[in-house]
Amino acid sequence: MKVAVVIVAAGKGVRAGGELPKQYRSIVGEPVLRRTLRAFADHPRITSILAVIAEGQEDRFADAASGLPKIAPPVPGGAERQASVLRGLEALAREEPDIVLIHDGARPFVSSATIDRVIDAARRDSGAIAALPVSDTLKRAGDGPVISGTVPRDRLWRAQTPQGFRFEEILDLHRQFSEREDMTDDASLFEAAGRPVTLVEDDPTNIKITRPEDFALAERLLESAMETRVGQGFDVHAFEDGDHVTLCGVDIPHTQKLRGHSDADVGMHALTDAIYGALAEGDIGQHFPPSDEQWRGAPSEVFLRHAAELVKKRGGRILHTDVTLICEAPKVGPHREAMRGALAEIMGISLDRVAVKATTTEKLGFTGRGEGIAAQALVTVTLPAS
Ligand SMILES: Nc1ccn([C@@H]2O[C@H](COP(=O)(O)OP(=O)(O)OP(=O)(O)O)[C@@H](O)[C@H]2O)c(=O)n1
Ligand SMILES: C[C@](O)(CO)[C@H](O)COP(=O)(O)O
Repeated sequence: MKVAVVIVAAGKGVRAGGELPKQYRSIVGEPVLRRTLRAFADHPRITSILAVIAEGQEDRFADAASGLPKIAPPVPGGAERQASVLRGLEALAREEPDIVLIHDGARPFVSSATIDRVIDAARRDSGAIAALPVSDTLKRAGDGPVISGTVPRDRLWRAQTPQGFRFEEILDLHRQFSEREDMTDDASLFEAAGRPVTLVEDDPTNIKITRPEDFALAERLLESAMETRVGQGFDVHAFEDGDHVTLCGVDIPHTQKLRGHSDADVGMHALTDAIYGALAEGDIGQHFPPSDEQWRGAPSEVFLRHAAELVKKRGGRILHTDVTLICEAPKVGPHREAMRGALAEIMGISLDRVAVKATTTEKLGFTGRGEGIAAQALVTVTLPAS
């Protein structure tokens, strides 16, 4: 069975304010729209995802969708949500999906369970929407903010998305009602045609980012669903004849160099291992075996970038890193800021989250005798709680 998704993301986000349309603004380091797309990209029953976006937002969309599977090239939206949905459905027509889910790009917290329930009900009943029973007492206002009456809440539900339908039926109705453009959701078209639509109970966290304060609420929701992990790494490289060492991405003239299969950047290796450790994803030797000739002389930023990318792919974020270089020479102090800058750039985090320190071992042990350099690193990472 083919289950396609139309993600409508062509709105201006006027009520949310801000310089960027709300779907491209970040919540805890990641654009709203990327979170929405990933919820469907990760779902095993979804076969394809088509986004409807505003003209001129192609680059922002490409960033938001980068690396995610099943995503088709986006199509341009219309003036109202309804028009955007129609354009998305028309673009899917050649694919002939059995079921289509229509979802707001501005609802990044849709759960896998809600997606499943809407698919099941749409297959069975031909139209189904995620919704929440109203639990507050409802008041109708008069001309000003004064109550003119109480609306019985019995049998009232708040419509959310995804809304799922047999594809041919909803496409046909959107074509029929394309002149109206006054329908704020897709179930309204089924209702106007006298067709039943099943209400599927949703999760209250499936909020639509609509007003400025919704960003703070979204951050709180997300943070409560994250866990913090600490990783640690340690590495040593011996000196051999040479004229410079590479430490935390910075070349430093020296009377010797560090021996290694790659560029032997001992600080970056410790940091990379700390990240793999926080993810429980093995170690640097497992991802980049020293027996593999392609890594001979490789710049270690390749390894660090890979580890940082893994954090991103798991929906996480590097909160802070702390590297300690242990050597008698060269002096690290004059290069500390350059090292911090290089590490921050590679990991895609801000400078104030990156520490580089140095110490000697008071001429004791192998580092004290100047036989090599050791490094240790700590990292804290937040990840979606497992
Ligand atoms: N012409 C439009 C209008 C809205 N949407 C999308 O429909 C969803 C729900 O709409 P809403 O929350 O009202 O978003 P905006 O129209 O962007 O918000 P506003 O009304 O505050 O401008 C959003 O994901 C929005 O991007 C769309 O694709 N095309
Ligand atoms: C479709 C919808 O999300 C259902 O709640 C909503 O109606 C769309 O947003 P809008 O603010 O009504 O455009």
